[in-house]
Amino acid sequence: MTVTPLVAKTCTPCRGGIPPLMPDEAAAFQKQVPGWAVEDEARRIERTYKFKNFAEAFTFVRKVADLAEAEGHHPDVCFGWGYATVSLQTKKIRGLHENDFIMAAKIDDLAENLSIGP
Ligand SMILES: C[C@H](O)[C@H](O)[C@H]1CNC2=NC(N)=NC(=O)C2=N1
Repeated sequence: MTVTPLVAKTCTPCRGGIPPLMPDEAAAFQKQVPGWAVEDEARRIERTYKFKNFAEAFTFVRKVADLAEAEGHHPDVCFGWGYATVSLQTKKIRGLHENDFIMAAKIDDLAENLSIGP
């Protein structure tokens, strides 16, 4: 069986009325994005990225925003001088969905391929 890496997938439209991932399912997805931490009893994932200064953090945040618009799945982002903290949850189900892990993988890819960093 071939497994498609998360980074190669596309977010599916978010809908309510489905159960969020169970903690063990979230833990299995998390292994594919080891830089991310599962928080709030598996209702959210979070990662902090470091940058050289405020401008580079903001450049990253803008690229994350473009990616979110393209995928139709939107993280909460908090940023300041030298850092950006990205938090993902599927709001409609107040918990985690595969979409959150797809976005996490794509954001990691974006961060790795930026010619900026700490
Ligand atoms: C119509 C559209 O798919 C929804 O409103 C999307 C937009 N982006 C979203 N992003 C996140 N993180 N959770 C959602 O439930 C969500 N819903």
